[in-house]
Amino acid sequence: MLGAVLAGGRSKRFWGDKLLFRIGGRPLISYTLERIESASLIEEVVIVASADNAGRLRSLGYEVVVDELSIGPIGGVYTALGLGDAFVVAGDMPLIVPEFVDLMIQKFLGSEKLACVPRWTNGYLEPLHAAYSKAFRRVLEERIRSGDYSLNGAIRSADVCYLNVEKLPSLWKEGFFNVNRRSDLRKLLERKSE
Ligand SMILES: Nc1nc2c(ncn2[C@@H]2O[C@H](COP(=O)(O)OP(=O)(O)OP(=O)(O)O)[C@@H](O)[C@H]2O)c(=O)[nH]1
Repeated sequence: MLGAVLAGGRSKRFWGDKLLFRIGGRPLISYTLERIESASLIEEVVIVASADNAGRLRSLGYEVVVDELSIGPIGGVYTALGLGDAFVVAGDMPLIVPEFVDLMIQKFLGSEKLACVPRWTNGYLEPLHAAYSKAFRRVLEERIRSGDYSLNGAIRSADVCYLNVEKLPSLWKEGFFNVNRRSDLRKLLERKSE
């Protein structure tokens, strides 16, 4: 399956481009790319970037697909699914666990659903850590056309399957960690050194 790494945000809370911010001598997004690439069921990895970010990201050596919509993560998923079924992850999730990616893809392939999305017991979804079919693109298209840019809303409206993440090993749950603020980098370094 295709691995699509979203890189289209504005990094407002980070005050500067977080995805290319160097940590441990490498851009933050390179950790996400490397980890998703090492999942056994991922055949190819692309970066789905906003037009603003695309040029800078090309130096990383991955195919960069431009998300022309720039309406938030829903536009990134929509663009990714133009290439086929995809496991989509946010570029700012450097602790993503390859074994978890494989588990989600297996669940998705066995389900015949439009998507498979991790869900916490309180109902919170992890839509930027999920497997989507290219058929789900039609659902997204309708929602986008109607002016509704909520990816969670689109997921909840469709025939999808969920994976309860509460019972996963704690190391796997760390995979949902994402960097929003500079203070999150400290948390990242602590977790990496544990
Ligand atoms: N392709 C694409 N990716 C996006 C878009 N908006 C956000 N993303 C990505 O989705 C993920 C989650 O984004 P957010 O944390 O909600 O937003 P952000 O812009 O990264 O950060 P803030 O500006 O601080 O909210 C990140 O990997 C972003 O790069 C978009 O319009 N297109």
